[in-house]
Amino acid sequence: LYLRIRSARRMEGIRLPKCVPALPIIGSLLAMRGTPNPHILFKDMQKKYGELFAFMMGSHYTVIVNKNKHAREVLHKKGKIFCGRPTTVTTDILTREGKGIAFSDYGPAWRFHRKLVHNSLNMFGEGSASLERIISREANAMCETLTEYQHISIDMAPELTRAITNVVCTLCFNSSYKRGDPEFESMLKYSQGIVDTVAKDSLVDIFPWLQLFPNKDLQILKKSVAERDKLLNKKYNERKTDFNADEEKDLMDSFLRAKRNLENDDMRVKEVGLTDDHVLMTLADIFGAGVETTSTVMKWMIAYLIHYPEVQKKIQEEMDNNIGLDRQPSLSDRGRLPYLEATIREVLRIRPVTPLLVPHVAIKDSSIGEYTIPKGARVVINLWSIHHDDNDWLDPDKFDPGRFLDEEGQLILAPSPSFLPFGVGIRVCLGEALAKMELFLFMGWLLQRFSLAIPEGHSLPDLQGKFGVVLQPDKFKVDAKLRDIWLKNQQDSS
Ligand code: HEM
Repeated sequence: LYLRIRSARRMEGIRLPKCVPALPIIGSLLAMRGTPNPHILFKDMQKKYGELFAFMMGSHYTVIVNKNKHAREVLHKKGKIFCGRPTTVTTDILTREGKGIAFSDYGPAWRFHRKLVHNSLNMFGEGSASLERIISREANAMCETLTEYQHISIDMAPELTRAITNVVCTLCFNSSYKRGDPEFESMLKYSQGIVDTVAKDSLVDIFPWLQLFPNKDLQILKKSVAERDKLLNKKYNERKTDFNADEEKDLMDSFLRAKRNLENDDMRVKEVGLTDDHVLMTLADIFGAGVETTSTVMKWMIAYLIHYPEVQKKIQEEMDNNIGLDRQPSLSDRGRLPYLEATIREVLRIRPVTPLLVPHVAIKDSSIGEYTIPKGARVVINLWSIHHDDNDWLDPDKFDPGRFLDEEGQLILAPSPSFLPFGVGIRVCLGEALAKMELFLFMGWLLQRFSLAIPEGHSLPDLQGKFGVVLQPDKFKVDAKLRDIWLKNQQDSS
């Protein structure tokens, strides 16, 4: 790739993106010195290098996209060209060499697994165990636990994660966890180990040879992945023994059925990746992509509601007026709660949990805007720049749910085209619909009953975030107290 770029530079009529100065071996990394937040650095670099520029991640030629028009060209218009994924040391450990969906390269196995999961998620929408029922059951359990804790200040993160984990567990394995379950505790621990160490542009991903040397992060990652695999293997083996082909309860059954359908077609099994290894990695992927993202958005939302009590109050007024206190919110209330919906969107905008999306790779020579992009180039979409672009958003750093509402207070689906929290195109998030349902129901149930505030003597949660495979807020404690109006209603009705 490097030689092709060098010769392209000399060719007439070819215009490559301006490249951040690079040295042999380390590439442009000096420019990243001392910054924990590459998304912010890349946004600022536009001033010097233009809205689309190249950055050498070690020896990897990487194009950084900061504008919505270019992002849509990459993801949508030329989605079939920019649909590859890079291989990196940490994601290879996580996915047994690129199996699963999110970090898997474009090809028949990716397509087959994506389609199978998509169909399986749809099945829940119509089937008897509807997604709404599963989510509401977990929202209820979460509210009961928080009621027990209402007189002490707590870190809500484990409860949020447990609720979301249980939804994903039900979809994958038809099982869920009670509070304090040791298996759940170990899951929390290994997930954190993975989040802390995978795909955060760590040096070993840029210089793979560094894995030859002792490396603390890699050790944590390998240990976390081994724990994850032990648990997945146990669940998978149990299911294989009592699999019933007439009953499709969850994603695991969908895979076992697909395997059975292709039992005598070794060629096809190989082509679409239906070995046990592949199936396990896709299940792991749904966990990885489905839990950390959604629970992190909820953490951000709570952090913002504590900073902006007036927004919290407005959501609660909207709920009191449109739903009341005698029943819980349901998905059919979405049209009745535009301010809640707008607040969720504003959180997704101002703190995108994947500020650099997942990197894409050009699988053919192509172009973005007037620039030539060679095959093999990595393309990073800087969602942070797009969601904070002051040409597209008025006062983009301001938290303002009202920007998603029209004059009548009704929801505007896309007040600006520069809103892509789930990506777009053939690699668009597979769980977008599910995540939106979860965010609406969990936040709705929570705010109907509780008011959230910062405990006395504590400082407000930090809103900058820690960059990694997701952009996470720092831990913070909350006083989650049942609302007076909720308590009164309960007393009146008992
Ligand atoms: C609020 C929560 C979520 C957000 C903000 C989010 C966002 C994203 C984004 C930005 C991408 C990358 C798109 C790209 O590479 O162009 C992605 C990919 C993906 N997401 Fe989500 N996601 C969320 C929840 C979920 C859930 C609940 C699931 C599964 C149940 C899920 C499954 C996936 C998968 C499998 C991919 C990889 C798609 C592919 O490479 O083909 N996500 N998500």
